[in-house]
Amino acid sequence: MLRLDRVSKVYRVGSFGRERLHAVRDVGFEVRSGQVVALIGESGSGKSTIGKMVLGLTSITGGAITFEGTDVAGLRGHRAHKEYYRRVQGVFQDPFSSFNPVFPADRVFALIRAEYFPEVGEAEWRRRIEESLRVVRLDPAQVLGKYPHQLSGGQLQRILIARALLLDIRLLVADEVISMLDASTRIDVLNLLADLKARGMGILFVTHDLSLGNYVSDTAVILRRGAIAESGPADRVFTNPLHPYTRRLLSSVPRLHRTWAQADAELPADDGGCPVHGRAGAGDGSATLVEVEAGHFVGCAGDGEGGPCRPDPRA
Ligand SMILES: Nc1ncnc2c1ncn2[C@@H]1O[C@H](COP(=O)(O)OP(=O)(O)OP(=O)(O)O)[C@@H](O)[C@H]1O
Repeated sequence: MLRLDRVSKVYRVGSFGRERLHAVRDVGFEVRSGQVVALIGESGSGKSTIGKMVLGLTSITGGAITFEGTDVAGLRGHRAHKEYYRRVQGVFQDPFSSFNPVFPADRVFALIRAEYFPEVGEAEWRRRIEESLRVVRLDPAQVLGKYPHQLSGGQLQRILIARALLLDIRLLVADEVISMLDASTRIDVLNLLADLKARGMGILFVTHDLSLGNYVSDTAVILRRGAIAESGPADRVFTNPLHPYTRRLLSSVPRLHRTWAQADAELPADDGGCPVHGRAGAGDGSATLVEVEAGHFVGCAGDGEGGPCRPDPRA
């Protein structure tokens, strides 16, 4: 359904945009129907940039993103974008920023109707809204007509997902959708994502939290400095993490019986050495991915020029 092939993004930064920041490097993965792909990495690893490129909110510098055969970078004009957003929608970290505090929260539904369904009558539209709200486990009587400040972050997040469901969406980009929610609401929203997946939706689940990635995802893509450090079936990546960076992320998942210092002491240093070949590499994230078991890929440290790491001359 969604396919990324060697996707890169370079931002121009600094005064007059003279410097370049390589935010995403040669990233490739697929999201299939009824599948959750978790894109996991620490702050600045390039996760949101990938989500924005998939949503056509920022341009691609290299590679290609295709959705059901359509080249996303090639979308031109209002009509083409409108059709794309009928099938692909994003939900973001801060639900409050998606609502205008001056209007009731359900105005987001009216905007969808005006854009996509002007021909649908009042009673039928109301029926569709109520159905979408029930799918996201909200009681229409409790949320319709309420202002954003009268609703919780979790309710607003679910209203945004209900809005997406009014369209015929096939892919949801969920970017840190649970980061701002309290623990019990997080589980509700994660269960909702599992429901949507069961209905055949593809979900790109962007998170910095490896434990949450584990809860819902079929495939895990671990991003480090814009490049894939490790990817594969989520259960393999989480039970058999091979890249030191993945191990570090896993160790930062709080566990009651271990202190942070203990967790850190147990880890091999992430010194840029190659986790595949065990020898020194440039360690700059210019890795080529090596398949270490079926579908499980780990980034070789690379030579800094796009090739595999070189044998350590001292060895
Ligand atoms: N519009 C922009 N212009 C210039 N640099 C940017 C822009 N957006 C992001 N960056 C930079 O690109 C890199 C990747 O940012 P991105 O937001 O994709 O990371 P992230 O993994 O989603 O982090 P976070 O979880 O903090 O949002 C960072 O170094 C960031 O500063």
